[in-house]
Amino acid sequence: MEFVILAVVIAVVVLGGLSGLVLARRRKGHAAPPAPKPDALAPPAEPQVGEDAEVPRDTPKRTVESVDLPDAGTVTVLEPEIPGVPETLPPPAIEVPEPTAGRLVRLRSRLSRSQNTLGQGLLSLLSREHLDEDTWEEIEDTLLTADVGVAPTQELVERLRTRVKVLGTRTPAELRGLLREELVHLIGTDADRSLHTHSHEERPAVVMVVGVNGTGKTTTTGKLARVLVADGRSVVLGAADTFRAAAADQLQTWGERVGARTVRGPEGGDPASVAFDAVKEGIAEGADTVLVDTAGRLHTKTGLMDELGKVKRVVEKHGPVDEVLLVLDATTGQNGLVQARVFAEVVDITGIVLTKLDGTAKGGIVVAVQRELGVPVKLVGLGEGPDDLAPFEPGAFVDALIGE
Ligand SMILES: Nc1nc2c(ncn2[C@@H]2O[C@H](COP(=O)(O)OP(=O)(O)OP(=O)(O)O)[C@@H](O)[C@H]2O)c(=O)[nH]1
Repeated sequence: MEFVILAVVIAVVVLGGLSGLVLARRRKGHAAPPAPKPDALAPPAEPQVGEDAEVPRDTPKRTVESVDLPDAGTVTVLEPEIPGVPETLPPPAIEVPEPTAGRLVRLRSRLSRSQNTLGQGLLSLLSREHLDEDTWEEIEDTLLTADVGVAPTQELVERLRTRVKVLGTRTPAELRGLLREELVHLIGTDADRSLHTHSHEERPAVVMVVGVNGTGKTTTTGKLARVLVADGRSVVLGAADTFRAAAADQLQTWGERVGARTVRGPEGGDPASVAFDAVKEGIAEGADTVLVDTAGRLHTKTGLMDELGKVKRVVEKHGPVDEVLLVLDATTGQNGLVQARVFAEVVDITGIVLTKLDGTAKGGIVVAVQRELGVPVKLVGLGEGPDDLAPFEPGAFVDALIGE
């Protein structure tokens, strides 16, 4: 009996102890979680509410030992980095332009449109067995469509008719030779097509580039600088097209590529004074040639006359202008001839630059524009590439048109 009483007492004591433990644990479970240690390096948090205010259990805690502190002796100050801007700009590389000799031959494939329409068109018509009136009319139409112009077309047809009659039977090679001779004759081989860009004793040669905006005037001035540099000259550029701000930037970029300085003035400033300063700079630098790009607004003819005339007069205080090159867009056809007339009234044009001949089938404009102005085509533009400006050579041009 005593044993039973002892067992009950032990059981009560054990149960009591266990229930006390459970209660204590339950009380602990309801206690507020310990406040998270403030993390000194974390960004200041937005005030949060409810469950959001709790720190997630898996948040890693940084201890003092795990934070790397900079070594006092090795602290470096980082410059703020501006995206896309390199720390130092490399100096622009000076390019070596392609040699100018033989450029037209190298670029002859660019004349493919004129070749198909004018050159091949004429050859196939002349190869017909019977050259009757209708065929001669077709030959005339082909020349007119290619913008050769009425009078030169009639001349050419007349001469061809006579020579074909004399020749009698014709082989393709003979016909090709005949056509080549007559086209070269029409374009003319006597004219002086050289550019007067050699310096004088104490001053550089001065070349003014004139033409309507959009004809490729600024581009041509830049390409011409490359032509001259390729031929060993030193060049200064004058951005006298102060009418369009971007034109001066465009010209300067062209110049920088070949190491030529560009003289420019404020936007809307006096073009004549920029041109004057450019020549002054050319004299100071001992440059061979100064190229002056001018503005070409045609909508006020009187304004244009006044401005261009003034630029020329002011530049001539340093000495005569050596070349006035008129830039014409070959794709504009008759419109180009009208422009040519207007410019010729303002300044004495000494040479024509026909641009965009790569984009037209109307290569005959070379003949028409020379006749219109009585001055030779000296350069032709055959593409948008920097070295796509070629000295004009009648023989190479005709060969490109009719194929060799
Ligand atoms: N296909 C082709 N494009 C050319 C040629 N010459 C110039 N261009 C293009 O013609 C466009 C007009 O050239 P610009 O030099 O800006 O014309 P601009 O006459 O100076 O005009 P402004 O600067 O407004 O006075 C440019 O996109 C040139 O790349 C060429 O021979 N062939």
